[in-house]
Amino acid sequence: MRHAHPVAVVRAAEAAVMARLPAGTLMQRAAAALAAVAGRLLRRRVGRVYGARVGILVGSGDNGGDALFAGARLARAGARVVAVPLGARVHAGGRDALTDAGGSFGSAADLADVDLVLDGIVGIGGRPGLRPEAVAALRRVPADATVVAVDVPSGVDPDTGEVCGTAVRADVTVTFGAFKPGLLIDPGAEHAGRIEYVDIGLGPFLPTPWLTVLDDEDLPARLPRLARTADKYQRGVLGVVAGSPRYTGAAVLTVGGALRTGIGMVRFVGAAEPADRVRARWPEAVVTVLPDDARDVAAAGRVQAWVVGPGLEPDDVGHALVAQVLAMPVPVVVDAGGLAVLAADRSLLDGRRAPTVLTPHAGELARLLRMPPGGRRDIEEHRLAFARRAADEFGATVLLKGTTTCVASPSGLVRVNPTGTPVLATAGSGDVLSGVIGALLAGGLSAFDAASVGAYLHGLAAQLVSGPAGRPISATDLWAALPDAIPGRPDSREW
Ligand SMILES: NC(=O)C1=CN([C@@H]2O[C@H](COP(=O)(O)OP(=O)(O)OC[C@H]3O[C@@H](n4cnc5c(N)ncnc54)[C@H](O)[C@@H]3O)[C@@H](O)[C@H]2O)[C@H](O)CC1
Ligand SMILES: [K+]
Repeated sequence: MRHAHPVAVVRAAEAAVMARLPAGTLMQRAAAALAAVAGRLLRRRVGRVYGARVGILVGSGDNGGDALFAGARLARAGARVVAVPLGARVHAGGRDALTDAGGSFGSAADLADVDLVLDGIVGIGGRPGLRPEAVAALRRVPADATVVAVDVPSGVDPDTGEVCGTAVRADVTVTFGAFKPGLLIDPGAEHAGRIEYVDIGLGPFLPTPWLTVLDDEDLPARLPRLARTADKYQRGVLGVVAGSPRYTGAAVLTVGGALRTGIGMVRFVGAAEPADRVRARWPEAVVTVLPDDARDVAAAGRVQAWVVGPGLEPDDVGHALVAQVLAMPVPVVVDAGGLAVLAADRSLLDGRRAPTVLTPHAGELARLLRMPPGGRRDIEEHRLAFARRAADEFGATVLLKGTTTCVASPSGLVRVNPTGTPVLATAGSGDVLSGVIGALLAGGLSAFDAASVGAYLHGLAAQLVSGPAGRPISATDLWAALPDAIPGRPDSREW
């Protein structure tokens, strides 16, 4: 599992380590690793370091210092290194090291033919927005040069991933001591390119992280256990309240998402029209048709978790359905029309003790939070902060969908999903996701694990079916791919 720490935490750990080490040790560790990555990229690009042309964009802080010391190492290996100072001063030790190693200082015009650029404009000490001279220098970087960001791409807010104006777009970001949240969340993640993490010894001084990213190897232990003796009820039963005469497909998609994730049973509860469609497509689902007034959802039978909302209309019937489901003492996923009902009547969450997962996109969250017009954009630009705020305000796990899906728990933890792909931006894909999360909840996962593992599997399924070329997919394609996205579970080996 990867984890990230905000700047204030990194600074504190850095101070603790530096107090125990000779001055400059951390910068030398950072510079050595940075030079090694740059050297590798140069060998791949031009076959060697000797004679390769390297430009360095140098701001006035220690980020520039890292870049200058790395440049000195490359110059000693024979690279032709030119540094372009962009601030009022440059790191004195770094400046001397570079010139001693045979590197030079020049102007932005000297960047015209470089093979590789080190972006040492600003790191974790940057204020939002790059200064005009930095923006002008970036324009002189050849379009085909390899760009290596030092610690963070300059212009990206390291704590949030926000970009204000121009920011460096890196091929590789070499980050020191800890991942910064802004490297993992768009738009920052997109600007960072591939991330190379360098351990400079901060580990023992970093607290338990609140922001994590699941990796493939984290999944098996986090999936529901499939005990040898389990019957379908012990494995988990999910109730699905979805679809309306107008949106029948959502019901079919949600049930399919749950079934293909692996579950003991799905009970579908809804109006006659979606119920018929569900029965026809998924004979394995147990279907209950509700009367027109939508009374008595609970009579459908016992379940371990519910999904409510995909394809529901936020009318009186929709309200009655959401109210009944949220009144039950089991975990609930609320999506789509269910979120619209909640936005109009937040009191439906009052008194709820069982876990709740809300799965809004930015527009839905803006309505839930009752934000003024423009709220959606605000959320898209500050995804991390809004996901955490909503989780806190609703006392629910909030999965904020979007270019980097963020899952926030009411206790302040966040998982950023690494498997998202733009091919998932297609109608019905969210309905499948709510079924996946519902199945994991019914299988006994915590709300935070169910939402974050669900998002991971959903993204992975999309990647599997769309392939490396990113072939277009539709939501129903996810059904077939989901079982392949789910890794073997360690507890199932006895089979
Ligand atoms: N964290 C660690 O353990 C280590 C960090 N290292 C590197 O040091 C930087 C942080 O250095 P710092 O001097 O504190 O700040 P910066 O260099 O990021 O920037 C401050 C510098 O830049 C000027 N400035 C601020 N904002 C802007 C802007 N928008 N445009 C232009 N210039 C700006 C400001 O005036 C300051 O002078 C960290 O990222 C690592 O790269 C260590 O070397 C290793 C240990
Ligand atoms: K930088």
